[in-house]
Amino acid sequence: MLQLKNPDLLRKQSYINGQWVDADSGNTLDVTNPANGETLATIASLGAEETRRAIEAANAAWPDWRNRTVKERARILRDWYNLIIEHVDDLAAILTAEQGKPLSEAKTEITYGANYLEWFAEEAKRAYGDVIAPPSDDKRIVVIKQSVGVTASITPWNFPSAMIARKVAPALAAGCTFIAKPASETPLSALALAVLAEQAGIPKGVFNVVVGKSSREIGAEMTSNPLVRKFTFTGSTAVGKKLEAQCAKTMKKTSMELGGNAPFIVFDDADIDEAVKGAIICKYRNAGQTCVCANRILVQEGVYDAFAKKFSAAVSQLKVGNGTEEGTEVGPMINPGAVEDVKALVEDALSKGAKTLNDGGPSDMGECFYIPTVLGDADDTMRLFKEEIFGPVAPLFKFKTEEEAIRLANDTEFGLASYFYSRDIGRIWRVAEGLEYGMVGINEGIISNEMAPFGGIKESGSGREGSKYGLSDYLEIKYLCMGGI
Ligand SMILES: NC(=O)C1=CN([C@@H]2O[C@H](COP(=O)(O)OP(=O)(O)OC[C@H]3O[C@@H](n4cnc5c(N)ncnc54)[C@H](OP(=O)(O)O)[C@@H]3O)[C@@H](O)[C@H]2O)C=CC1
Ligand SMILES: O=C(O)[C@H](O)CS(=O)(=O)O
Repeated sequence: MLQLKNPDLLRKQSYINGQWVDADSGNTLDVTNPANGETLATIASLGAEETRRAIEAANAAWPDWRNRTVKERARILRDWYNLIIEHVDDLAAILTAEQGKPLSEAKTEITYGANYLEWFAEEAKRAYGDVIAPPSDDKRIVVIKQSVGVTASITPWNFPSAMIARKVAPALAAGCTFIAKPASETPLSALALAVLAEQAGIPKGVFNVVVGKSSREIGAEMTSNPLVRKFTFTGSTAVGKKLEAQCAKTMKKTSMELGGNAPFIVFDDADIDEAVKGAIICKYRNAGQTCVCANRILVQEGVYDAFAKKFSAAVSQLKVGNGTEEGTEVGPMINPGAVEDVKALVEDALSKGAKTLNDGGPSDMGECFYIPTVLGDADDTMRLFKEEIFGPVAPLFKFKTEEEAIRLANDTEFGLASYFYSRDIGRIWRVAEGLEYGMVGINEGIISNEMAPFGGIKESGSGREGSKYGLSDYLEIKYLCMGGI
């Protein structure tokens, strides 16, 4: 069982209007540890009716929250940030238990998410308006910014804490109120955030967490209720499209952080050792279960053999195990189905001519474990060229020219993250400008931070999270025209 310094962080009820509540129906769901199948907790599983009440509570809390000074909202967000940092060990233990990632990665995620609270507590003070030169001398034109309003959010299991923090931070900073629906496989981290939100003094109704296995039912209420002015989603493109369409009926403001198919390009002028290090962390972080993981590793033919040899050797050194064990670098995948999906992608690639370059594959450590795998001789006829692997498998593709690398990289409906290694300044500018992606890592495999605009183009979604751009998703622009001057 989970050993916490502060057991109060482990909650089995949802949090609505400042109250910890069970499901009206009495329904529950089990939260299991992917490393060993152990049931961590049996918690309340809510539905549409409770979601409607959470939305109404958020709407009732909105006038007071939006009318607080931005300094007061910033202070409360800063207090929440401080409490999260103070409890990072317990929050990481909960996260690793329910999601599987190594404790070191869980601590990084908790801090990464909290950093958005710190960032937007400050950014909100810079939500500047405008005074515009009037078209005639009897008029004065002013632009002000105001909070969008009640915001509903649905987030995935792979970053069960940071994906909520990355959304609630700008929302509350801007004066919006918020309802979070975490993935039903990893709800405990969200509930722990609510415990600390309460302690930080976030008023009742401003931040709500609704947990339920009937995500379709909860999502239907969130996307159809006219009191919800903004809907923000992180998850698969397939689900994002459905939710976007559902939001259209009431013209909600939306932001969508969806799937990816990241190219990781190694040119012949790259520092190969640096490229190997970058590819390892970019591919195998969170056992490859991130939307910005390297999905296709494209290597120029002149350095292909050298890179393949060094990369495969490094992958074979990765320590796989329970995320709580010291030194574990790759934990279990989220569930047995995810392992089956990865196995199918590998089998398809092997059937079309790919070769395994190390002794990766399914593991006898448990039904959610998959040993990090490198596939050589991959090509664009294979499913994993077009599909998001979302697991610890790295296919290597060989290319000849810079133009071919850019063409292959852009041959996808996704456009979230991309990466390349080169030390030629002309090539760096040409390739960075030629890649059709929202984000480009250059000689770098980890690019996510609160100061940068995280987001994609094409079918990877819309909107940006973090940076100075992230606040605008939660603000409305209002134009005031004064006549008779
Ligand atoms: N762009 C980004 O920043 C990120 C993108 N992703 C993408 O998400 C995928 C993996 O995450 P995964 O959780 O499997 O993604 P899903 O899209 O399946 O689920 C994401 C969230 O949506 C909920 N959900 C699923 N179906 C519906 C529905 N019909 N109506 C309302 N809510 C629904 C899930 O709830 P429940 O699980 O309880 O059913 C979960 O909370 C990958 O494609 C990955 O690329 C993931 C993280 C970040
Ligand atoms: O959910 C994800 O994949 C995250 O967005 C990846 S990151 O922000 O932690 O890089």
